[in-house]
Parts: sequence; structure tokens; C-alpha cells
Amino acid sequence: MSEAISIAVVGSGYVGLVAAVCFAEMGHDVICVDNDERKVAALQGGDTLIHENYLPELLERYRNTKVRFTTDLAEATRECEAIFIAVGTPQSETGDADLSYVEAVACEIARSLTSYKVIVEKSTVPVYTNEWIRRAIERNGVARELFDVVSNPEFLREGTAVVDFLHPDRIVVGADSERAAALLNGIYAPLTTGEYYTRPSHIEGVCNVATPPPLLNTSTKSAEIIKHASNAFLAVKISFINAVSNLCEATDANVEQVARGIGLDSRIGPKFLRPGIGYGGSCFPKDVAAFRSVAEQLGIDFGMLSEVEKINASQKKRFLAKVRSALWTLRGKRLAVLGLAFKGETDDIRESPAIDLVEMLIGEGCTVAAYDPAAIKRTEQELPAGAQLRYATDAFDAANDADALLVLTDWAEFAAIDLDKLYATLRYPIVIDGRNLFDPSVMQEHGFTYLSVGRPSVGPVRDRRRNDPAGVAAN
Ligand SMILES: NC(=O)C1=CN([C@@H]2O[C@H](COP(=O)(O)OP(=O)(O)OC[C@H]3O[C@@H](n4cnc5c(N)ncnc54)[C@H](O)[C@@H]3O)[C@@H](O)[C@H]2O)C=CC1
Ligand SMILES: O=C(O)[C@H]1O[C@H](OP(=O)(O)OP(=O)(O)OC[C@H]2O[C@@H](n3ccc(=O)[nH]c3=O)[C@H](O)[C@@H]2O)[C@H](O)[C@@H](O)[C@@H]1O
Repeated sequence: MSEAISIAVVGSGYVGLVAAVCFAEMGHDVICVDNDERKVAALQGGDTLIHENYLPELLERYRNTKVRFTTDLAEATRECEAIFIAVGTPQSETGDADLSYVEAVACEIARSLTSYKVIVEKSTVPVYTNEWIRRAIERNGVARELFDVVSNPEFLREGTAVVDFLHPDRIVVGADSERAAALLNGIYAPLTTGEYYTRPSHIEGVCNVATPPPLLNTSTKSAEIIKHASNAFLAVKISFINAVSNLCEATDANVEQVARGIGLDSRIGPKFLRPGIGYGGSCFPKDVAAFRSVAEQLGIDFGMLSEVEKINASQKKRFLAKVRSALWTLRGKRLAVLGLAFKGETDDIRESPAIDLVEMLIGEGCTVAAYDPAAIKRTEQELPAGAQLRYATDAFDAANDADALLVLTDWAEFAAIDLDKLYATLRYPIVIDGRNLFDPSVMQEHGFTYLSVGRPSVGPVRDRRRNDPAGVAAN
């Protein structure tokens, strides 16, 4: 059995909270710190505050035992051997990462440092941040021998965060000191030795059998670059397939066949080749911008990243044009929207392309009835209901008497919708799918006019209604 290590995690947002409960699941003792008192109280009471698979189970199991929640960073610093910084690093107005939260935490840690600690960058930060953290701590009067700063970037995805954390493709530890590297290697030992995978899983439905993940020891700077480069590369893949999907639309080819054809090349791989309405979320947009900005500051021409951003922005406009092409004019049209979150299985709406599109449609004079299985509460706070926007209680409530239905988020439950009932609920059986959730031939068979991304549009095979206007839109 690996040794239990005392860990502080600063920031109990998506990454901090998932890391805290997963470290506990691996056998460590964790103090999770946040400066938001209401968040800490909610977590102490068992409310995860975010929609994330398996998080409620793990929080319930370890809350107030192996994971304690507090606002007291000084106490956590004194008690723990490693302090993970997992606060936000949002995009600033210039495109750079705003590191003010990281700096504030580093200075606060410095004020309570009296014995050797390892300070871990878990937040996504630009190269050289470890040096800035070190300088900030030293500036606060802490001797250099009392601490090390290491980089341990996080690669989890929202929606599958817990499984990603416990079954990672790789663990990256960027450390310039052997002592610090050894502590981090010890923290991840339950995973890297495979020991964790021999225990019965506490997460129902998840098989614990896994090949132990490799742990890559690197320099701190390399680790910082690995994180930005990984996210940027994934964004490149998405923009690439989106550009290819536009080419497919122009030629009546099928992007699904094309993606399969390229993805079967083991050098390319099949993942992250799903075209859509552009990537969103709290990470890809800001991390691509930050990486581009770092390159610019270092005098390196990384214009490719600007192209990636350009394609991403144009993807939403193309989708809007597609809606217009199906409906002729937009003013006064009643549209059903399925999906508000930036992707399925999460309630996160940060930088959601779905919400951008809802705003664009409202701007065009449409009225929108929107449904999302988890993200309505958050969306309402940013985009209150009004004369042109209603939040629906389910997909059919949204679809009721609508001129067309738009799919903007890839929730699994949307893909499983009862198509006959949907057909009967819509005013006109027109579905414009920004996530390619349905098989065009099935939609055709069910009587829909169906437009998707990078695949030929189809009209109904059977005229299931008199005065069906659908075929017009598909042609
Ligand atoms: N959300 C994701 O899926 C992933 C995020 N990341 C990175 O992890 C970092 C955190 O991201 P999220 O968890 O999404 O952010 P978040 O915004 O959900 O959470 C940040 C938390 O830090 C707290 N905080 C801010 N200042 C603090 C302070 N001085 N002391 C204590 N707590 C403080 C906030 O109250 C908040 O609860 C970012 O750098 C992000 O790029 C990395 C991988 C995945
Ligand atoms: O640094 C981060 O925060 C994280 O960012 C992404 O994770 P996440 O933002 O949770 O979601 P993804 O599944 O990567 O999706 C991001 C966006 O790309 C879109 N996407 C994804 C894949 C695809 O093939 N096509 C596509 O349009 C999604 O709909 C979504 O809008 C990365 O996948 C994680 O590895 C990383 O840790």
C-alpha cells in the first residue's frame, strides 16, 4: 500500500474539487481550500455545486473525513506536504492568461511557510509561471530551501472528469528538484504502480481494471508547455475537421466518412474529429489565446493558432446561415433549441457556442424555446428569459409548435429522443443539427428535413403531413 500524503488543494472549482476527492480515493488526506465562503459551506454540506458524473458519490464518501473543506489557507499550508494551486487562470483583455489569482495564492502561502513544502501548479499557466511563483514567494521573505515549485498540469475533461483523473493517459510532473519530484511521484504512486486498480472501485459502473498510466518527469518549463500545447493541438484538430466539413458541404461529400477514413491512420487517430458549431468551454478558447500570446511575446510566429481561432468563430456564423437557408427568413420564427452547455454531460456554460448562437438568433428576431438537461439554471443567470426567450421543461416542451428544432449540445439524451413524438410536436418537421447526433437516413425515414454539419441534407422520404414544407428546405 502506498504511503498517504497530506495534500492541500487551493480552489474548489471543477479541477480543485475533482482533484481533492480523487486524491482521497487514491488514499491521501486532503484539505480543500476556497476563499468563497458560500462554496465551502455548500461543499461541507455535501452539495457538489457542479454537474459531474461520479462526483456526488466520491464527495459523500470522503467529505469531512479524508477531504476537509475550509477557507483557511494558512492552516492548510502548515498541515500539508504539498499544496496544489487549482484556481482560475482566465483570459485577460489582451489574450494573455490572467495570473492574478495564482499570484494571490502564492503570496498567501508564503505568509504561512515555516517548513519545507512543495507548491504545485495544477492550474493551466504559461511557461515561466513557476519562476514567477518562486520569485513572489521569495519576495515575501521565504528562504529558497523552504520550498519548491513544480508543474503538474491537469488533462481531465468536464463530464468525464473523475474517470479521467483516476485513469489518465499520462501524468506529467515538471520539477527542477529531485526532492519535489519524489513527493509528486509518491502522490501518484497508487496509479502508476497499478495498486489503485487492484482495489475494488468505489465508483459504481466503472471497471477499475486499467493499465497503469506512465508518469513523465520533465523540467517545469516543459510541463507548462506540454499543457498549452496539448490543448492547442486538440483545438487544431477540431478546427481542421470543421474546415474539412465545410469542404464536404460544398461538394456533397460526407464528413463522417472522411473523418473515419483519416482517423483510421494510426498516426492521426479517430478522436477529436467531430465537426460541429466550434469548440467552446472554459479552456480551449482561453488556452489557445494564451499560447498564441506567449509565442508572440517570445517573437515566435505561431500564426496557425490565429487560423484555428478564425475557423472556430466562423463555424457559428456558418450554422446561423444554415438555419437561414432552411427557414428562408428568421424574423418572427419560433425555434426550439436543444442544448445550452458548451458540450454534453456538463452544466458548464462558460464560452458556450450554444449560448452565442441563441443570442445571435434572438438578434435576428427569432423567438427561442431552449432546453438543456443541466445548464438552464446557470444560463438563466446570464441570459434571463424574456419576450424572445423561454426556458422549456423538456425537449418536447421546447419543440412544441416550433418552426424548426436546433441541436446545439451533444447530450446523449438528445440522441435518444423519441423521433415520432418529436415529429408530432413540431410545427414543421425541420431539424438543424449542429452536433451530428442523428443518422440522416433515419431522420429522412421519420419524415424530417434534416440538415447537419458536413453531411448532405435530406428531405423526408414519406410525406407524413399534408402541406409539409420540408422538402423545400432540404433541396
Ligand atoms: N475546467 C476544466 O475542465 C479544467 C481546468 N483546468 C485549469 O484549472 C484551473 C482551474 O479551472 P476551474 O476549476 O475550471 O476553475 P473554477 O473557476 O471552476 O474554480 C476556481 C476556484 O478557485 C477559487 N479561488 C480563486 N481565488 C482563490 C484564492 N485566492 N484562494 C482560494 N480559492 C480561490 C474560486 O473561488 C473557485 O472556486 C484553470 O487554470 C483551468 O485552465 C485544467 C484542466 C481542466
Ligand atoms: O484544459 C482543460 O480545461 C481541458 O480542456 C478540454 O476538456 P473540456 O473543455 O472539458 O472539453 P472537451 O471534451 O475537450 O471539449 C471542448 C470543446 O470542443 C468541442 N469538441 C470536442 C471534440 C470534437 O471532436 N469536436 C468538438 O467540437 C466540444 O463540444 C467542446 O465545445 C480537454 O479535452 C482536456 O484534456 C483539458 O484538460
